[in-house]
Amino acid sequence: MLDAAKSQAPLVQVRGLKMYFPIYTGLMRRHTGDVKAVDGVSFDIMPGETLGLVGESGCGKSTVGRALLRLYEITDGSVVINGTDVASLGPEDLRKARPQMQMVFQDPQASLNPRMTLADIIGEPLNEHTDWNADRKLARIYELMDAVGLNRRFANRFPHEFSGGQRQRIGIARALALNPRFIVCDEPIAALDVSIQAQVVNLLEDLQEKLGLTYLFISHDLSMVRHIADRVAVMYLGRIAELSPRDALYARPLHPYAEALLSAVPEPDPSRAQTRNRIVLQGDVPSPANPPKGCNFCTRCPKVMDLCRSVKPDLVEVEPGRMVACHLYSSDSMTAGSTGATEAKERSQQGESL
Ligand SMILES: Nc1ncnc2c1ncn2[C@@H]1O[C@H](COP(=O)(O)OP(=O)(O)OP(=O)(O)O)[C@@H](O)[C@H]1O
Repeated sequence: MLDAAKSQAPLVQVRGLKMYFPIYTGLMRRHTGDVKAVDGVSFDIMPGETLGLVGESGCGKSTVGRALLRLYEITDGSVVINGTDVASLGPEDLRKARPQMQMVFQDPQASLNPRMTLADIIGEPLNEHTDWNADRKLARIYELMDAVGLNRRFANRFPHEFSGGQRQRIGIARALALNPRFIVCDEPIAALDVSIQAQVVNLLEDLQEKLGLTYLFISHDLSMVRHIADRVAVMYLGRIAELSPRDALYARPLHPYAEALLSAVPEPDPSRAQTRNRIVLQGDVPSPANPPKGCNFCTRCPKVMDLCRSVKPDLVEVEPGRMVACHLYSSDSMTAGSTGATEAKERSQQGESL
């Protein structure tokens, strides 16, 4: 993260974000329920910061990213990006706000029009949002190609003539065309060969440093997130379970779900590898159309308490900079004298893993 950013106001502020997809059934297509893909998510991202967003498939990561950029009509909550509440913008204001916020998609093949040349693809946002003449546009296209490491000779080639890594570079150049401040990177390396994943991540990091970009980096690759993110939000069934600085989270996850998820990550330090036990969760993730009444993780949590089955925990700061949504850390369960809560508090104070 840029040092100057640490004292600034957040570039992205998300509060109580909900994104429900309606379920219609029967011949009359009656509205019978909702898929609660995102169900009350709040976080900030500081300028120049990378927030990693991790969690199992279907937990709502992509929906958060898309809702932030208003690719969906948000069900509830606020999303303020660079001072603009994007959740409430009308169509014209939204169009004007678009250059500020862009997305890099998972599948570069699917997100590039096969009938357009590389120059047309990268220049498309310039056509939509500027009235520049052809020379000025071409100069900008070349500048962007240089920035992402694509040879200018390739400007008139088509997407199928490029490798997966090069196609992702085209997607990144297009996302950068209008000088955005905030980019949602939605699994940007998942479709690439392992050998090129690091190159694309390094490119994203270089561009961040040069251009002062702010990223939401969505990924199920916990090792890559460990490499790129400053802080990491762990999602489970539409909600954030834990949001912590990267090093603190990987060294000592506080939420039982974060602990289980991270127990599967290979430990790069061999001296610590022996101390980490793999935690295998029992049962399946409940349907987001019918989440549990209490904590969303209560049906699978190895440390579940009575309170967890009836009350949803809020995301609260339990240590400086560490936010956790778990009754093990809430004052309610502490005053109830629960053994689990007391144990959690003691261990947390001793700096141990739960
Ligand atoms: N347009 C939609 N209509 C209905 N349900 C949807 C829609 N988009 C997503 N969902 C549902 O919302 C939930 C969250 O999906 P989402 O794609 O955000 O998860 P994810 O964590 O990004 O998963 P993955 O890592 O597999 O991409 C899933 O249950 C999914 O089926």
